Amino acid sequence: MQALVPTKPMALGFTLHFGPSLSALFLPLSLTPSLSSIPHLVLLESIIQVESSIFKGSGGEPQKTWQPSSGVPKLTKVEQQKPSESSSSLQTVNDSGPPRVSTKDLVSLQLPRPLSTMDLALPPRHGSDLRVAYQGVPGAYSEAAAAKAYPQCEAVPCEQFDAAFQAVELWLVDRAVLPIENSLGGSIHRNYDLLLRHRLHIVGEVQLAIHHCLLALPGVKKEQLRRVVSHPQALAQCEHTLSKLEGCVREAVDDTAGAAQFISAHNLRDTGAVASVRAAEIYGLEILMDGIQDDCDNVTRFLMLAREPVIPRNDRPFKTSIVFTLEEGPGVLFRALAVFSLRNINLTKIESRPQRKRPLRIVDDSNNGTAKYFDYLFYIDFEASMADSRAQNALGHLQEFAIFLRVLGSYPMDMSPMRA
Ligand SMILES: O=C(O)C(=O)C[C@]1(C(=O)O)C=C[C@@H](O)C=C1
Repeated sequence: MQALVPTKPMALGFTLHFGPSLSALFLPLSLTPSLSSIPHLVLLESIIQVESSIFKGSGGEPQKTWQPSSGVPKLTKVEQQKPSESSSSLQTVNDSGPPRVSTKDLVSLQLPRPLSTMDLALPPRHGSDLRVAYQGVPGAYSEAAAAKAYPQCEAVPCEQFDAAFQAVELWLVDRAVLPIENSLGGSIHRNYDLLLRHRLHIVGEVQLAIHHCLLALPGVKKEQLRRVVSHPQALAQCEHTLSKLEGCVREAVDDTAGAAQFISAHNLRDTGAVASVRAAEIYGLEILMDGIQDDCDNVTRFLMLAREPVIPRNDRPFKTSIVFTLEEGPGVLFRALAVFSLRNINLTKIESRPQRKRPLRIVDDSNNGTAKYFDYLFYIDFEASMADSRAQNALGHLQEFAIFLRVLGSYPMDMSPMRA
Protein backbone atom coordinates (compact mmCIF):
# COMPACT_ATOMS: atom_id res chain seq x y z
CA MET A 1 0.00 0.00 0.00
CA GLN A 2 1.46 3.35 -0.86
CA ALA A 3 0.67 6.82 -2.02
CA LEU A 4 0.98 7.44 -5.70
CA VAL A 5 4.66 7.25 -6.51
CA PRO A 6 5.19 6.35 -10.13
CA THR A 7 8.81 5.42 -10.45
CA LYS A 8 8.72 3.85 -13.87
CA PRO A 9 11.18 5.66 -16.13
CA MET A 10 9.39 7.79 -18.67
CA ALA A 11 10.17 7.79 -22.34
CA LEU A 12 12.33 10.90 -22.09
CA GLY A 13 14.82 9.08 -19.94
CA PHE A 14 14.04 10.34 -16.47
CA THR A 15 11.92 9.21 -13.63
CA LEU A 16 8.85 11.09 -12.51
CA HIS A 17 8.42 11.03 -8.78
CA PHE A 18 5.17 12.48 -7.59
CA GLY A 19 5.19 11.00 -4.11
CA PRO A 20 6.47 13.46 -1.54
CA SER A 21 8.45 11.22 0.82
CA LEU A 22 8.38 8.04 2.79
CA SER A 23 6.86 9.82 5.75
CA ALA A 24 3.85 10.54 3.58
CA LEU A 25 3.40 6.88 2.77
CA PHE A 26 -0.28 7.04 3.47
CA LEU A 27 -0.88 10.41 1.88
CA PRO A 28 -3.56 10.02 -0.73
CA LEU A 29 -3.16 11.23 -4.27
CA SER A 30 -4.13 14.79 -4.99
CA LEU A 31 -3.64 15.86 -8.58
CA THR A 32 -1.94 19.20 -8.54
CA PRO A 33 -1.86 21.60 -11.51
CA SER A 34 1.80 20.84 -12.07
CA LEU A 35 1.02 17.18 -12.47
CA SER A 36 -1.72 17.73 -15.01
CA SER A 37 0.50 20.09 -16.98
CA ILE A 38 2.65 17.29 -18.35
CA PRO A 39 0.35 15.73 -20.91
CA HIS A 40 3.14 15.10 -23.42
CA LEU A 41 5.01 12.87 -21.01
CA VAL A 42 1.89 11.04 -20.11
CA LEU A 43 1.03 10.59 -23.74
CA LEU A 44 4.42 9.11 -24.47
CA GLU A 45 4.01 6.64 -21.69
CA SER A 46 0.50 5.90 -22.87
CA ILE A 47 1.80 4.93 -26.28
CA ILE A 48 4.34 2.62 -24.73
CA GLN A 49 1.71 0.95 -22.60
CA VAL A 50 -0.71 0.54 -25.47
CA GLU A 51 1.97 -1.11 -27.54
CA SER A 52 3.12 -3.36 -24.74
CA SER A 53 -0.37 -4.57 -23.96
CA ILE A 54 -0.58 -6.08 -27.43
CA PHE A 55 1.63 -8.92 -26.34
CA LYS A 56 0.81 -11.61 -23.85
CA GLY A 57 3.37 -13.58 -21.92
CA SER A 58 3.08 -17.27 -21.19
CA GLY A 59 1.59 -16.53 -17.78
CA GLY A 60 -1.61 -15.35 -19.42
CA GLU A 61 -1.24 -11.73 -18.23
CA PRO A 62 -0.34 -8.92 -20.60
CA GLN A 63 3.25 -7.87 -20.05
CA LYS A 64 4.05 -4.29 -19.11
CA THR A 65 7.01 -4.08 -21.42
CA TRP A 66 7.85 -6.58 -24.05
CA GLN A 67 11.52 -7.37 -24.27
CA PRO A 68 12.34 -9.86 -26.97
CA SER A 69 15.26 -11.28 -25.04
CA SER A 70 13.77 -11.44 -21.56
CA GLY A 71 11.94 -14.75 -21.68
CA VAL A 72 14.23 -16.37 -24.20
CA PRO A 73 16.84 -18.81 -22.93
CA LYS A 74 20.31 -18.18 -24.29
CA LEU A 75 21.02 -20.37 -27.25
CA THR A 76 24.08 -22.37 -26.52
CA LYS A 77 25.94 -25.07 -28.32
CA VAL A 78 24.95 -28.52 -27.25
CA GLU A 79 28.26 -30.20 -26.86
CA GLN A 80 29.19 -33.81 -27.17
CA GLN A 81 25.95 -34.75 -28.80
CA LYS A 82 25.54 -36.33 -32.11
CA PRO A 83 23.05 -34.49 -34.31
CA SER A 84 20.76 -37.49 -34.29
CA GLU A 85 20.53 -37.49 -30.47
CA SER A 86 19.78 -33.83 -30.17
CA SER A 87 16.84 -33.38 -32.44
CA SER A 88 14.85 -31.64 -29.73
CA SER A 89 17.72 -29.48 -28.49
CA LEU A 90 18.24 -26.08 -29.97
CA GLN A 91 21.66 -25.52 -31.43
CA THR A 92 22.90 -22.18 -32.55
CA VAL A 93 26.47 -23.02 -33.26
CA ASN A 94 26.32 -25.99 -35.45
CA ASP A 95 29.30 -26.79 -37.54
CA SER A 96 27.23 -28.95 -39.78
CA GLY A 97 24.82 -26.21 -40.92
CA PRO A 98 22.09 -23.90 -39.64
CA PRO A 99 20.11 -24.92 -36.54
CA ARG A 100 16.81 -26.66 -36.95
CA VAL A 101 14.01 -25.39 -34.73
CA SER A 102 11.03 -27.56 -34.00
CA THR A 103 7.66 -26.36 -32.66
CA LYS A 104 8.63 -27.98 -29.37
CA ASP A 105 11.63 -25.67 -29.23
CA LEU A 106 9.39 -22.71 -29.84
CA VAL A 107 7.23 -23.66 -26.90
CA SER A 108 10.26 -23.77 -24.64
CA LEU A 109 11.38 -20.37 -25.91
CA GLN A 110 8.34 -18.76 -24.25
CA LEU A 111 7.94 -16.18 -26.96
CA PRO A 112 4.87 -14.01 -26.61
CA ARG A 113 2.00 -15.74 -28.28
CA PRO A 114 -0.53 -13.89 -30.41
CA LEU A 115 -3.80 -12.96 -28.75
CA SER A 116 -6.81 -15.06 -29.60
CA THR A 117 -10.43 -14.00 -29.39
CA MET A 118 -10.63 -15.99 -26.14
CA ASP A 119 -7.97 -13.74 -24.57
CA LEU A 120 -9.84 -10.66 -25.63
CA ALA A 121 -13.01 -11.97 -24.02
CA LEU A 122 -11.29 -12.45 -20.67
CA PRO A 123 -11.98 -9.86 -18.00
CA PRO A 124 -9.27 -7.22 -17.74
CA ARG A 125 -6.12 -7.92 -15.76
CA HIS A 126 -6.69 -9.16 -12.24
CA GLY A 127 -3.02 -9.72 -11.58
CA SER A 128 -0.77 -8.32 -8.96
CA ASP A 129 0.74 -5.74 -11.29
CA LEU A 130 -2.50 -3.77 -11.46
CA ARG A 131 -2.60 -0.35 -9.81
CA VAL A 132 -6.07 0.59 -8.65
CA ALA A 133 -7.10 4.06 -7.47
CA TYR A 134 -9.67 4.49 -4.70
CA GLN A 135 -10.88 7.47 -2.70
CA GLY A 136 -9.76 7.64 0.89
CA VAL A 137 -6.84 6.39 2.93
CA PRO A 138 -5.87 2.81 3.81
CA GLY A 139 -8.64 1.16 5.83
CA ALA A 140 -11.42 2.85 3.82
CA TYR A 141 -14.20 0.61 2.52
CA SER A 142 -13.25 1.67 -0.97
CA GLU A 143 -9.83 0.09 -0.45
CA ALA A 144 -11.55 -3.18 0.52
CA ALA A 145 -13.73 -2.88 -2.59
CA ALA A 146 -10.62 -2.41 -4.76
CA ALA A 147 -9.12 -5.56 -3.24
CA LYS A 148 -12.34 -7.50 -3.85
CA ALA A 149 -12.50 -6.29 -7.45
CA TYR A 150 -8.83 -6.90 -8.18
CA PRO A 151 -7.29 -9.31 -5.67
CA GLN A 152 -3.59 -8.63 -5.02
CA CYS A 153 -3.74 -5.28 -6.79
CA GLU A 154 -1.73 -2.33 -5.59
CA ALA A 155 -4.40 -0.04 -4.13
CA VAL A 156 -3.57 3.65 -4.63
CA PRO A 157 -5.27 6.12 -2.25
CA CYS A 158 -6.67 9.35 -3.72
CA GLU A 159 -7.94 12.39 -1.88
CA GLN A 160 -11.02 12.98 -4.00
CA PHE A 161 -13.12 10.99 -6.46
CA ASP A 162 -12.00 13.35 -9.21
CA ALA A 163 -8.34 12.53 -8.55
CA ALA A 164 -9.11 8.81 -8.96
CA PHE A 165 -10.76 9.46 -12.34
CA GLN A 166 -7.81 11.59 -13.47
CA ALA A 167 -5.24 9.08 -12.25
CA VAL A 168 -6.71 6.51 -14.66
CA GLU A 169 -6.94 9.02 -17.50
CA LEU A 170 -3.32 10.07 -17.01
CA TRP A 171 -2.11 6.44 -16.99
CA LEU A 172 -0.85 6.79 -13.42
CA VAL A 173 -2.99 3.80 -12.46
CA ASP A 174 -4.77 1.09 -14.42
CA ARG A 175 -8.22 1.18 -12.83
CA ALA A 176 -10.36 3.09 -10.33
CA VAL A 177 -12.90 1.54 -7.97
CA LEU A 178 -15.46 4.08 -6.74
CA PRO A 179 -18.75 3.85 -4.79
CA ILE A 180 -21.91 4.57 -6.75
CA GLU A 181 -24.77 3.63 -4.40
CA ASN A 182 -25.49 2.32 -0.96
CA SER A 183 -28.48 0.26 0.13
CA LEU A 184 -29.24 2.64 3.04
CA GLY A 185 -27.93 6.01 1.88
CA GLY A 186 -28.80 5.81 -1.83
CA SER A 187 -26.80 7.19 -4.74
CA ILE A 188 -23.39 8.83 -4.56
CA HIS A 189 -24.33 11.68 -6.88
CA ARG A 190 -20.84 13.06 -7.24
CA ASN A 191 -19.70 9.91 -9.02
CA TYR A 192 -22.70 9.98 -11.38
CA ASP A 193 -21.67 13.50 -12.38
CA LEU A 194 -18.03 12.53 -12.77
CA LEU A 195 -18.89 9.53 -14.95
CA LEU A 196 -20.27 11.95 -17.49
CA ARG A 197 -17.51 14.51 -17.16
CA HIS A 198 -14.75 11.95 -17.69
CA ARG A 199 -14.26 9.52 -20.53
CA LEU A 200 -13.71 6.31 -18.59
CA HIS A 201 -15.60 3.06 -19.12
CA ILE A 202 -17.36 0.98 -16.50
CA VAL A 203 -15.71 -2.45 -16.75
CA GLY A 204 -17.22 -4.12 -13.71
CA GLU A 205 -19.08 -3.74 -10.45
CA VAL A 206 -18.43 -5.02 -6.98
CA GLN A 207 -20.76 -5.10 -3.99
CA LEU A 208 -19.38 -4.88 -0.49
CA ALA A 209 -21.14 -5.46 2.83
CA ILE A 210 -20.42 -2.43 5.02
CA HIS A 211 -19.86 -3.17 8.68
CA HIS A 212 -19.37 0.01 10.73
CA CYS A 213 -17.73 0.29 14.17
CA LEU A 214 -17.44 3.16 16.62
CA LEU A 215 -13.70 3.66 17.24
CA ALA A 216 -11.78 5.71 19.80
CA LEU A 217 -8.30 5.94 21.32
CA PRO A 218 -7.41 3.08 23.67
CA GLY A 219 -8.96 3.54 27.13
CA VAL A 220 -11.55 6.11 26.03
CA LYS A 221 -15.13 5.35 27.12
CA LYS A 222 -18.25 6.04 25.03
CA GLU A 223 -19.41 8.57 27.62
CA GLN A 224 -16.26 10.67 27.12
CA LEU A 225 -17.02 11.31 23.46
CA ARG A 226 -18.16 14.80 22.50
CA ARG A 227 -17.83 14.38 18.75
CA VAL A 228 -18.10 11.59 16.16
CA VAL A 229 -16.38 12.04 12.80
CA SER A 230 -16.78 10.05 9.58
CA HIS A 231 -17.75 10.07 5.93
CA PRO A 232 -21.24 11.64 5.55
CA GLN A 233 -22.62 8.38 4.09
CA ALA A 234 -21.27 6.41 7.04
CA LEU A 235 -22.76 8.90 9.54
CA ALA A 236 -26.11 8.62 7.76
CA GLN A 237 -25.94 4.82 7.77
CA CYS A 238 -25.51 4.88 11.58
CA GLU A 239 -28.06 7.60 12.29
CA HIS A 240 -30.03 5.51 14.79
CA THR A 241 -27.05 4.54 16.98
CA LEU A 242 -25.36 7.93 16.79
CA SER A 243 -28.49 9.84 17.78
CA LYS A 244 -28.43 7.90 21.05
CA LEU A 245 -24.94 9.16 21.95
CA GLU A 246 -25.78 12.05 24.24
CA GLY A 247 -23.90 15.35 23.95
CA CYS A 248 -22.11 14.20 20.82
CA VAL A 249 -21.96 16.26 17.64
CA ARG A 250 -21.34 14.66 14.25
CA GLU A 251 -18.81 15.98 11.79
CA ALA A 252 -18.27 14.90 8.21
CA VAL A 253 -14.81 14.19 6.81
CA ASP A 254 -13.59 12.80 3.48
CA ASP A 255 -13.64 9.12 4.37
CA THR A 256 -14.16 6.72 7.27
CA ALA A 257 -10.54 5.64 7.61
CA GLY A 258 -9.42 9.27 7.34
CA ALA A 259 -11.57 9.96 10.41
CA ALA A 260 -9.77 7.20 12.34
CA GLN A 261 -6.39 8.49 11.15
CA PHE A 262 -7.33 12.02 12.28
CA ILE A 263 -8.14 10.89 15.84
CA SER A 264 -4.95 8.91 16.07
CA ALA A 265 -2.72 11.64 14.60
CA HIS A 266 -4.09 14.34 16.95
CA ASN A 267 -4.52 12.12 20.00
CA LEU A 268 -8.16 13.22 20.36
CA ARG A 269 -9.67 11.61 23.46
CA ASP A 270 -13.06 13.30 23.06
CA THR A 271 -13.62 12.16 19.48
CA GLY A 272 -14.88 8.88 18.02
CA ALA A 273 -14.86 7.68 14.40
CA VAL A 274 -17.27 5.54 12.44
CA ALA A 275 -15.02 3.25 10.42
CA SER A 276 -14.03 -0.35 9.69
CA VAL A 277 -12.30 -2.95 11.85
CA ARG A 278 -9.30 -2.66 9.54
CA ALA A 279 -9.14 1.10 10.15
CA ALA A 280 -9.05 0.39 13.91
CA GLU A 281 -6.11 -1.96 13.40
CA ILE A 282 -4.17 0.39 11.13
CA TYR A 283 -4.55 3.51 13.29
CA GLY A 284 -4.33 1.83 16.70
CA LEU A 285 -7.89 2.53 17.86
CA GLU A 286 -10.24 0.45 20.00
CA ILE A 287 -13.66 -0.76 18.93
CA LEU A 288 -16.25 0.73 21.34
CA MET A 289 -19.27 -0.54 19.40
CA ASP A 290 -19.46 -3.10 16.62
CA GLY A 291 -21.99 -3.30 13.76
CA ILE A 292 -23.59 0.09 14.39
CA GLN A 293 -25.21 0.53 10.96
CA ASP A 294 -28.99 1.03 11.12
CA ASP A 295 -29.63 -2.08 9.05
CA CYS A 296 -27.47 -5.20 9.08
CA ASP A 297 -27.97 -5.41 5.29
CA ASN A 298 -25.79 -2.44 4.49
CA VAL A 299 -24.27 -2.89 1.06
CA THR A 300 -22.34 -0.44 -1.12
CA ARG A 301 -22.03 -1.00 -4.85
CA PHE A 302 -18.76 0.13 -6.41
CA LEU A 303 -17.91 0.59 -10.09
CA MET A 304 -14.66 -0.53 -11.68
CA LEU A 305 -13.45 2.04 -14.21
CA ALA A 306 -10.86 1.75 -16.97
CA ARG A 307 -9.63 3.59 -20.03
CA GLU A 308 -10.82 0.82 -22.35
CA PRO A 309 -14.17 -0.95 -22.29
CA VAL A 310 -14.51 -4.71 -21.82
CA ILE A 311 -15.78 -6.65 -24.78
CA PRO A 312 -19.40 -7.49 -24.00
CA ARG A 313 -20.28 -11.17 -23.84
CA ASN A 314 -23.44 -13.19 -23.82
CA ASP A 315 -22.33 -16.25 -21.88
CA ARG A 316 -22.67 -14.77 -18.40
CA PRO A 317 -24.90 -12.14 -16.77
CA PHE A 318 -23.98 -8.67 -17.94
CA LYS A 319 -25.27 -5.26 -16.99
CA THR A 320 -25.17 -2.13 -19.16
CA SER A 321 -25.12 1.45 -17.86
CA ILE A 322 -26.23 4.36 -20.02
CA VAL A 323 -26.91 8.07 -19.66
CA PHE A 324 -29.26 10.09 -21.87
CA THR A 325 -31.31 13.27 -22.15
CA LEU A 326 -34.77 13.71 -23.60
CA GLU A 327 -36.87 16.43 -25.15
CA GLU A 328 -39.42 17.85 -22.79
CA GLY A 329 -43.00 16.65 -23.36
CA PRO A 330 -45.72 14.39 -22.02
CA GLY A 331 -44.84 10.73 -22.00
CA VAL A 332 -41.27 11.09 -23.29
CA LEU A 333 -39.72 9.39 -20.27
CA PHE A 334 -42.43 6.75 -20.47
CA ARG A 335 -41.43 6.07 -24.10
CA ALA A 336 -37.75 5.91 -23.10
CA LEU A 337 -38.45 3.30 -20.45
CA ALA A 338 -40.73 1.38 -22.80
CA VAL A 339 -37.83 0.56 -25.17
CA PHE A 340 -36.57 -1.79 -22.46
CA SER A 341 -39.88 -3.18 -21.30
CA LEU A 342 -40.88 -3.97 -24.91
CA ARG A 343 -37.85 -6.24 -25.13
CA ASN A 344 -38.29 -7.75 -21.69
CA ILE A 345 -35.09 -6.11 -20.38
CA ASN A 346 -35.00 -5.64 -16.64
CA LEU A 347 -33.93 -2.23 -15.29
CA THR A 348 -31.89 -2.37 -12.08
CA LYS A 349 -31.35 1.32 -11.44
CA ILE A 350 -32.65 4.68 -12.61
CA GLU A 351 -31.17 7.96 -11.46
CA SER A 352 -31.75 11.51 -12.64
CA ARG A 353 -29.35 14.40 -12.25
CA PRO A 354 -29.86 18.04 -13.19
CA GLN A 355 -28.05 19.13 -16.32
CA ARG A 356 -25.62 21.71 -15.09
CA LYS A 357 -25.18 23.54 -18.37
CA ARG A 358 -28.93 23.74 -18.96
CA PRO A 359 -30.56 23.71 -15.54
CA LEU A 360 -33.73 25.61 -16.40
CA ARG A 361 -36.05 25.48 -19.36
CA ILE A 362 -38.63 28.19 -19.88
CA VAL A 363 -41.75 26.46 -21.13
CA ASP A 364 -44.27 29.21 -21.02
CA ASP A 365 -43.54 32.91 -20.89
CA SER A 366 -47.04 34.03 -21.93
CA ASN A 367 -48.30 34.05 -18.32
CA ASN A 368 -47.17 36.34 -15.62
CA GLY A 369 -45.75 33.55 -13.51
CA THR A 370 -43.17 32.02 -15.81
CA ALA A 371 -43.12 28.25 -15.57
CA LYS A 372 -39.69 26.63 -15.50
CA TYR A 373 -38.73 23.00 -15.54
CA PHE A 374 -35.44 21.46 -14.66
CA ASP A 375 -33.66 19.58 -17.40
CA TYR A 376 -32.36 16.19 -16.40
CA LEU A 377 -29.83 13.59 -17.34
CA PHE A 378 -31.15 10.06 -16.89
CA TYR A 379 -28.84 7.27 -15.84
CA ILE A 380 -30.12 3.73 -16.31
CA ASP A 381 -28.62 0.32 -15.55
CA PHE A 382 -30.23 -2.64 -17.29
CA GLU A 383 -29.66 -6.37 -17.18
CA ALA A 384 -28.39 -7.19 -20.66
CA SER A 385 -25.09 -7.23 -22.47
CA MET A 386 -24.39 -4.98 -25.45
CA ALA A 387 -23.63 -8.26 -27.24
CA ASP A 388 -27.35 -9.07 -26.88
CA SER A 389 -29.46 -7.96 -29.85
CA ARG A 390 -32.25 -6.95 -27.47
CA ALA A 391 -29.95 -4.36 -25.90
CA GLN A 392 -28.71 -3.15 -29.30
CA ASN A 393 -32.29 -2.77 -30.57
CA ALA A 394 -33.43 -1.05 -27.38
CA LEU A 395 -30.66 1.54 -27.64
CA GLY A 396 -31.25 1.97 -31.37
CA HIS A 397 -34.89 2.67 -30.54
CA LEU A 398 -33.98 5.08 -27.72
CA GLN A 399 -31.57 6.92 -30.00
CA GLU A 400 -34.49 7.79 -32.31
CA PHE A 401 -35.80 10.31 -29.79
CA ALA A 402 -33.08 10.85 -27.17
CA ILE A 403 -31.19 14.12 -27.64
CA PHE A 404 -28.02 12.59 -26.24
CA LEU A 405 -27.11 8.98 -25.43
CA ARG A 406 -23.89 7.48 -24.13
CA VAL A 407 -23.11 3.91 -23.10
CA LEU A 408 -21.03 4.15 -19.92
CA GLY A 409 -20.17 0.46 -19.97
CA SER A 410 -21.37 -3.08 -20.50
CA TYR A 411 -19.82 -5.30 -17.85
CA PRO A 412 -20.18 -8.55 -15.88
CA MET A 413 -22.61 -8.39 -12.98
CA ASP A 414 -21.21 -9.03 -9.52
CA MET A 415 -22.66 -12.42 -8.62
CA SER A 416 -20.16 -13.14 -5.83
CA PRO A 417 -21.31 -13.81 -2.27
CA MET A 418 -21.42 -10.71 -0.12
CA ARG A 419 -18.51 -10.17 2.23
CA ALA A 420 -17.24 -7.22 4.18
O1 LIG B 1 -15.22 6.38 3.55
C1 LIG B 1 -15.04 5.25 3.10
O2 LIG B 1 -14.50 4.36 3.75
C2 LIG B 1 -15.49 4.95 1.76
O3 LIG B 1 -15.01 4.03 1.17
C3 LIG B 1 -16.58 5.79 1.17
C4 LIG B 1 -17.98 5.23 1.36
C5 LIG B 1 -18.98 6.02 0.45
O4 LIG B 1 -18.59 6.87 -0.32
O5 LIG B 1 -20.17 5.72 0.52
C6 LIG B 1 -18.03 3.84 0.93
C7 LIG B 1 -18.77 2.92 1.54
C8 LIG B 1 -19.60 3.25 2.72
O6 LIG B 1 -20.91 3.31 2.22
C9 LIG B 1 -19.24 4.54 3.34
C10 LIG B 1 -18.44 5.40 2.72
